[in-house]
Amino acid sequence: MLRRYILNKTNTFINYRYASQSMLQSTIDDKLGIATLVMNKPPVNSLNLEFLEEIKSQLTQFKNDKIRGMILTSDLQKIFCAGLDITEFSNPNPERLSKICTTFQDTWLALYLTQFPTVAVINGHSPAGGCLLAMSCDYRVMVGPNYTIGLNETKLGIVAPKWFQDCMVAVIGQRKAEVSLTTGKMYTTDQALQIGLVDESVPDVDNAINKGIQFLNNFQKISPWAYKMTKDIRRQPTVQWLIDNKQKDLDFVVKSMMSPNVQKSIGLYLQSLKK
Ligand SMILES: CCCCCCCC/C=C\C=C\CC(=O)SCCNC(=O)CCNC(=O)[C@H](O)C(C)(C)COP(=O)(O)OP(=O)(O)OC[C@H]1O[C@@H](n2cnc3c(N)ncnc32)[C@H](O)[C@@H]1OP(=O)(O)O
Repeated sequence: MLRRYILNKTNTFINYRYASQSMLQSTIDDKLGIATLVMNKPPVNSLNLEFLEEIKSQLTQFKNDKIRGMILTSDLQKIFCAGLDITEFSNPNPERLSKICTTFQDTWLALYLTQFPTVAVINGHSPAGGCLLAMSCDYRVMVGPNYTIGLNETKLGIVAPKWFQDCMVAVIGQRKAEVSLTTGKMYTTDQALQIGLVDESVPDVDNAINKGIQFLNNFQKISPWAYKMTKDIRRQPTVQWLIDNKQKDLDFVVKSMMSPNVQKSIGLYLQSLKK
């Protein structure tokens, strides 16, 4: 649906290709140089290993395509992204768990440090890893008023890795992030706007895409080099810990995920979702 809207709107896409397995659809508007990356993994765009690998590889492709901007959004009704695939946490295979963790680290670094500006059009619920994807973009437009966004990891009985937390601090500041993270709070669109977790709230997805394009148009007269250098300087403090501590982060995740207490919490959370 969203895909059709975007295509009708510009009519100028030269490049409309499906990534493998169609979990992701990418389009590039040749005239504006703007790419749209649409997540389409029903029922909730949960991030498993294969989906993360696709996102990472599409970001590399966009880099090679030398696009001037990207909109990240979802083709699903009511869901932007439900975060990591929780079934991957339940009685995990340590080898696969390590691979997911490493792929997620790399996907985040690739998204957080893109050489082109990015906008998340949050057209549905966006908990945990979904919120992280949105926070990693340069700008967030959220459709309201009925969706929610936040880092709710404590509600699952797990700990958001330091880089999730630092990313939130970079967006909403230390104090608000601390309260938000420890309570695992999910914010409505209006609340998210109020605390600065999103930049704009709009009533529908058409408006959201327009706002995203408007934001990206700001960069038409900005040198890509000046943009990228400025972004790197701003974002370097947030990424440096992970770059220096990938193995330590991985060890922490694997160790904590395998602990009986965490497994019990995850089991209960999964059951509550099924209900
Ligand atoms: C694997 C290790 C990787 C290590 C990587 C780094 C380490 C990071 C460490 C921790 C970080 C964690 C970050 C996360 O992202 S944890 C995930 C947190 N996500 C959630 O809490 C979302 C839970 N889901 C919901 O709140 C709702 O489902 C919602 C998204 C609001 C949609 O609601 P609704 O439209 O009512 O749909 P349903 O609830 O009925 O869901 C439909 C089916 O989808 C299943 N589901 C939902 N979310 C997930 C998910 N995140 N993963 C897997 N499956 C999910 C749900 O159970 C329903 O399934 P079924 O139809 O079979 O009942």
